[in-house]
Amino acid sequence: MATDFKSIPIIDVSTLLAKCDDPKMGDDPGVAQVVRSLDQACREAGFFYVKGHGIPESLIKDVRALSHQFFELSYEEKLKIKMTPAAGYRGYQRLGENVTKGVPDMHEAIDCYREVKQGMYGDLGKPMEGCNQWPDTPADLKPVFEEYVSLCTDLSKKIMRGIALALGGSPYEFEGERAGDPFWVLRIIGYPGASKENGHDSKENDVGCGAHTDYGLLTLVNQDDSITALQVRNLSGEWISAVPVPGTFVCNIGDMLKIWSNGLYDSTLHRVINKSPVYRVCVAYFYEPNFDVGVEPLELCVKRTGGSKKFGRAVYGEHLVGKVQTNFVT
Ligand SMILES: N=C(N)NCCCC[C@H](N)C(=O)O
Ligand SMILES: O=C(O)CCC(=O)C(=O)O
Ligand SMILES: [Fe+2]
Repeated sequence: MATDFKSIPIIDVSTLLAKCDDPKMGDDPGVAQVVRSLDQACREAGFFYVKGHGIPESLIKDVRALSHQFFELSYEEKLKIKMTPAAGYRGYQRLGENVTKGVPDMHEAIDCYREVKQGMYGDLGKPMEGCNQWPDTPADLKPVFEEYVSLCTDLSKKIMRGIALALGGSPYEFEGERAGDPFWVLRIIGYPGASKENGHDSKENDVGCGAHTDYGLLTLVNQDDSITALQVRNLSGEWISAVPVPGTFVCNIGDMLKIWSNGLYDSTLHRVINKSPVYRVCVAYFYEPNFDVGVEPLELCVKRTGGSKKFGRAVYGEHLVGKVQTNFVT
């Protein structure tokens, strides 16, 4: 459960990453320290900044620069990769097309998902079947993003080893049938700046993305350095800003980890409001369980939380499809 946190902790994961291939990594004092920090952050806020992550700063910046270049194209050009249900919900969505709790979000985006081949997950996977729609311009967007996704997947797997230890399990709780073949989602998101008209901010109340939780295990947010827009809700309902910290990702917990941990860790509500006059981009990478896995509280977490299961079983793919099918205006 989230607490009344007032700030979001920064965790250096470099020691965890260095020892991650050693099955006895939990015995290393440096790793144990990272694991304690992860445990505290996941209990108190469900959000933390990750530093020492090993992904080159140049790539992180290129990814944002390419995103800006794409959103600067004409609407007509962007529509060439229009998101449709027939395309497996992959591609470009205009401002206001994504909806959160019935309210249109003031963002535009390209949504990408791990490839789902025909028949791969039977009827469950049908709505997500398809290949990603990458834009032709900028020409290097696709290869740069494919490299980025691959590094984010690797990093997330390693952070999840730390989180598995933090829950008191083996480092590999979230591998094998649970998340050994992880699904992933990538959202390239653009939030227009607030425009000033007649001396007041006409867009002041326009929400870039309404309050929501993320769906899977772990999210890695790569946000523009100069604009504070992401806000995280604490237990009393205050919105705490996730101020950009250069060289870090903002990392947060998704709904499936809430269930597996039996609520020891919660998927914290967050939203985005861009009050700055400057256009903001965010590249959000979502590390998710195996598409067809049934998720229910881990026995060890049930024991630690008084012996009863707080959540029923959810199939990750059903959870995702249910969201995707209601996320867009028609
Ligand atoms: N794949 C993830 N997590 N996407 C987060 C999008 C949140 C907004 C969406 N309209 C919603 O209401 O969920
Ligand atoms: O723009 C951001 O900083 C976060 C976006 C987000 O929460 C999401 O796409 O799930
Ligand atoms: Fe989110």
